[in-house]
Amino acid sequence: MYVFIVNPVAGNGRGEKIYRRLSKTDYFKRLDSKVYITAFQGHAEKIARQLVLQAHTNIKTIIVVGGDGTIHEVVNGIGNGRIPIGYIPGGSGNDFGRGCKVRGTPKQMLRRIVEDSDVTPYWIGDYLLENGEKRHFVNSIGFGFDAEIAEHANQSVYKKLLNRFHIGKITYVIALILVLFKFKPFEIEIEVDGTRQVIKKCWMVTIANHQYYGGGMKIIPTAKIQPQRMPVLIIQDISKWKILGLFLTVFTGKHTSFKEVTVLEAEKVSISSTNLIFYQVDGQTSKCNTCTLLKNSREIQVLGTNI
Ligand SMILES: Nc1ncnc2c1ncn2[C@@H]1O[C@H](COP(=O)(O)OP(=O)(O)OP(=O)(O)O)[C@@H](O)[C@H]1O
Repeated sequence: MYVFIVNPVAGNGRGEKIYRRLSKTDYFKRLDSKVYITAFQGHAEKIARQLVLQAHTNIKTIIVVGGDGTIHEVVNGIGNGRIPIGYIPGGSGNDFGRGCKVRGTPKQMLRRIVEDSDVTPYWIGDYLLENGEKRHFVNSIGFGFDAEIAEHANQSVYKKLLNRFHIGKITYVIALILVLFKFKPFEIEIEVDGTRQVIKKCWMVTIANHQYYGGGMKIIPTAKIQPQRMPVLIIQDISKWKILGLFLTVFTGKHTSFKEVTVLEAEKVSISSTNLIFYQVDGQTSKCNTCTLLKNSREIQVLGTNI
């Protein structure tokens, strides 16, 4: 049986529209399927967790129709369960789809998920917060500037408006410019594979499981889907004008040649700050003082990719 988890509000209604069209196709009607429409924030995670408990009921694949926030919830809900997932982008950013090279119309994507004979292994990351909470990140986790951009975008009216006109991609560009005016660099201590350093004027630290982020920016161009090691990007001690220039080049991935940008690879990263700092995980934001990051040792299984 194919289980669909549909976020109707993803992409300002795009998730629902895609599902509605898909459900009218003969291909969909022939599938043995069950559909869950999420009704509130966190619902996709709850559904996925329950599905793992019913795994004996012959669930072939969980097919997610939504954005990065929905896929984040589903992956966290599945946890160590071994149910493969398929993804049909229906959000505004959809970076998971880009990272997994999911292509075509929703109908073509569905067909590929169902008929794919090879599962793609995908290594997610784990993050552990000071309150003991341990969760997974699917695309990326970022601290500082990028998180404040995501926070601004998520709280904004323009995100909805731009999504309505199918130009949701530029949401983060607008948020970036608005956050830039008020952002203040912060001090953090970062430990990368046992080596500690203090960064006095940190702008951001981002760890990614693939290169895409913020609706198509190539935040760490060298990042690839891989086990064990995580690419880490640090931006420090940079002027506001220069960071604007840096983000103009982020779509092409040329920003890593700026001297204020460091890209590392690590197995374990810990960050701590005496002040609360914003972090974004797969586009959803919160605040923390400390966080430890590792790759999850078990891969999730993704169907319908073009990797
Ligand atoms: N019925 C609902 N009402 C309100 N919020 C919901 C509902 N169902 C799911 N959500 C929440 O919607 C949020 C946004 O979902 P999602 O991130 O998938 O879409 P998006 O923000 O448009 O896309 P992207 O993250 O790719 O930019 C998630 O935090 C999810 O928990």
